[in-house]
Amino acid sequence: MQNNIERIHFDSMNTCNMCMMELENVYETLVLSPEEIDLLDMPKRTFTVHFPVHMDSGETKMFIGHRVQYNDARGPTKGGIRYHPELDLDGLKNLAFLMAIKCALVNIPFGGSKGGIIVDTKKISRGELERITRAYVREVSDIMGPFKDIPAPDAYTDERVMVWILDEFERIRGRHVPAIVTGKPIELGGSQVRRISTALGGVYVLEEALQTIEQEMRSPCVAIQGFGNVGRNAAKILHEKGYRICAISDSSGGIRNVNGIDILKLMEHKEQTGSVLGFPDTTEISNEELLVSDCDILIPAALSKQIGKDNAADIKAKIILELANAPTTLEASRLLAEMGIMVIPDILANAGGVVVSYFEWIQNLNQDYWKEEKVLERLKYTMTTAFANTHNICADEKCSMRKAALQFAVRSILHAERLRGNL
Ligand SMILES: NC(=O)c1ccc[n+]([C@@H]2O[C@H](COP(=O)([O-])OP(=O)(O)OC[C@H]3O[C@@H](n4cnc5c(N)ncnc54)[C@H](O)[C@@H]3O)[C@@H](O)[C@H]2O)c1
Repeated sequence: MQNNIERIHFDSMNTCNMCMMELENVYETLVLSPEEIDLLDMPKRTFTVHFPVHMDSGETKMFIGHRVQYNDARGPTKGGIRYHPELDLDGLKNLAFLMAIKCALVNIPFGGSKGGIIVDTKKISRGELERITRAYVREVSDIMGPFKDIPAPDAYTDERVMVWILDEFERIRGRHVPAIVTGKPIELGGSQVRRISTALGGVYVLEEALQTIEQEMRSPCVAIQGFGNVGRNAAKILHEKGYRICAISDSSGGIRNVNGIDILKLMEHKEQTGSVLGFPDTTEISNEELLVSDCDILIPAALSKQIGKDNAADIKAKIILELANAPTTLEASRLLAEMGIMVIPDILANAGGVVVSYFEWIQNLNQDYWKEEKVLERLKYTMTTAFANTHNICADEKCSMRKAALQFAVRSILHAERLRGNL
C-alpha cells in the first residue's frame, strides 16, 4: 500500500487484499484519497447462503453458495456464477472487483459482481445439478434482478444452467423476466455473436494494437495457449482473417508449424481425437515451449499465472493478448513492460463477453432482437473505443496498458460515486 496513504477505516476481515494489490499497481499515476481507498477496498454487499438439496441417493445434502456485489455506482451489478469445489469468498471478491473494472473500462452501464456454489460438477448427476441451481436461485432471488444484479455463465456453468436460473427466477416472480440473466440460448432471448464474443472482442483490440506499433508485421506469426471456447474461436477468427497460427496447445500439449496450422482441419482433428496432438505436418512442443516460442503475437487463452518471473525474460512475442484471466503475474507484467512488449491486459482483451452480455440485456428489456451485423458493429465500436481510451493514457503517462486500463476504470467508478454524492 502507498506509504503516504492514510486509512480512515480498515477492516481486516472484509478488505479485499487482492483488489488492493491491483490498485497498488496504479498508485504511481493515480493518487487516491483515503476516502476513495476506503470506498474501493471492500465489496458493497456480500451474501452467503446455506441450503439443502435432495440427492439421487435419497439423502439430503447441505450446499454453500456466495454472491459478491462489489460496486454498483455505474449500474446494476453484473458477473458470472461459477461452480467449483474450492470456491472461496476472497477469490470471488477479487473477481467481482475486476468485473466492476472491466465494465467501467468498456463503458457499459454495469457494476461488478461474482458468485457461485461450492460443488464439484464432475461428481453429481444432471438432475442434482439442476436441483442445486434452482435451490441457489431461491436463496438469492431477492438480491437478483434486471436492475439489481444480473448473473452470467462462468467456470463450470453454461447455457443450460442459465436457463434453469431464468426459469426458477420467473417462477418466483410469476412473470417473464428475460433480462434477469445473460448467456441464454437464442431461442430464450440470447444474443447473436455471444458464443464467440470474448474471442472476437480480443481480435478487435489486437487489430487496433497492430496499427499502433512502430514495427510493421507482415503475416504475423501467432502462438495460442488453449483450444477451448476462447482459444479455439480466437484461432478460427484469426485464421479466417489470414493470420498464420504457428503454434497452439491444449491440456495435452502443443503443436507447431511455422508456415501456419489449418485451424478448421485442427478443429475436426480435436473433435475426433480429443487433443491437438498428432495433427499432420506439425511438431510437438510442450506448453512451456509454446509460451517462449518464436512468434509475433502470443495469446494465453487457458489458465492464470502462465507467464511469471521464470519465463517472462524468454518471451519473444512483441504483443501479448491476454484472453485468459490473469495469465501474467504482477512481477512478470513489470518485466514485460521493461522489455518493451505490449501486453493487452485481460480486463480489456477479454471484455467482449460482457459487452455482448450487455447487448443481450438491452435486447431483453426492449423485446427487440438485433441482427448479427448490428451486434458485430456495436461490439467493434465498444472494444476499439476502449482500446483508444487506454492507449491514449499509455501515450500521455508513458505507462503500461494494464496501468492505463485500471486507471481509466477506477477514475470512471469514482466519478460515478462523486456524481451520486457518495464522495
Ligand atoms: N469463455 C469466456 O467467455 C471467457 C470470458 C472471459 C475470460 N475467459 C477466460 O479465458 C480462459 C479460457 O476460458 P474458456 O472458456 O476457453 O475455457 P475452456 O474450458 O473452454 O478451455 C480451456 C482450454 O485450456 C486448455 N488447457 C487446460 N490446461 C492447459 C495447459 N496447462 N496448457 C494449455 N492449455 C490448457 C484446455 O485443454 C482447453 O482447451 C479462462 O482463463 C477464462 O477465465 C473466458
